[in-house]
Amino acid sequence: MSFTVAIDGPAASGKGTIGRALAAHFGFRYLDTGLLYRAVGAKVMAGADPVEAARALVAEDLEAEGLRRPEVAQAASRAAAIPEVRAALVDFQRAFATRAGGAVLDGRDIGTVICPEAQVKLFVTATPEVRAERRYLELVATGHEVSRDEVLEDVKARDARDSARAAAPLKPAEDAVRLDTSELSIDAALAAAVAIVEERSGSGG
Ligand SMILES: Nc1ncnc2c1ncn2[C@@H]1O[C@H](COP(=O)(O)OP(=O)(O)O)[C@@H](O)[C@H]1O
Ligand SMILES: Nc1ccn([C@@H]2O[C@H](COP(=O)(O)OP(=O)(O)O)[C@@H](O)[C@H]2O)c(=O)n1
Repeated sequence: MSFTVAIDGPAASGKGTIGRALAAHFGFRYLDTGLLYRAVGAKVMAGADPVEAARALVAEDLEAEGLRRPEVAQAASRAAAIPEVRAALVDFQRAFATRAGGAVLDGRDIGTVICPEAQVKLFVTATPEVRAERRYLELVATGHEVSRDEVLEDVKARDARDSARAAAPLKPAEDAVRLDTSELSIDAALAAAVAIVEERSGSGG
């Protein structure tokens, strides 16, 4: 039987950090679905049609250079509002989620659209300022030349667009557990997430 953990939330809220660590802790596979949209965004920036780019996406595209850049994130968010782009990426995500063994997927619509049957749904948040500061530090540490203002703008603009779109908008599933990491260390956030998964899976002590 497959066991799925769905993690959604706004930009740089800590979804990937929690998702990766949960997967390592429980021995599950992990998929950062934002990378699919970032890969489409990068192709659009290079001149491709967004729908054709999404339909033609292959695994190597997820390893392309520069997918973490704020410009690519913006292009991803614009492409992600197009229903045909989203539709082209559904089968891959569902197949990943439902193979035998456990899976953790993070994104914007995992608990609402991709895996509405997921056993555990987390909606990870933090204030925009906290998220932007964390992403700024991460981008600078990985050699990107960005300003704090630019990163805060990116975070706010994407959250607004991702929440307002008609197609699979960013929003918590009704049965999602909310986790605000604004005042939590990474270790504390992870401990809270592990406890939620253990409770839902019945594997906890
Ligand atoms: N609770 C936390 N406290 C401090 N930094 C965090 C916390 N959670 C995540 N981070 C850092 O914030 C940045 C964004 O986290 P990430 O997991 O990539 O977010 P998302 O996947 O939601 O975009 C990363 O540099 C990560 O190390
Ligand atoms: N499941 C998903 C994942 C990402 N996305 C889009 O892709 C963009 C980049 O996602 P991401 O998860 O890599 O962004 P961060 O939270 O890491 O900044 C988002 O702003 C969304 O527009 C989406 O629409 N649905």
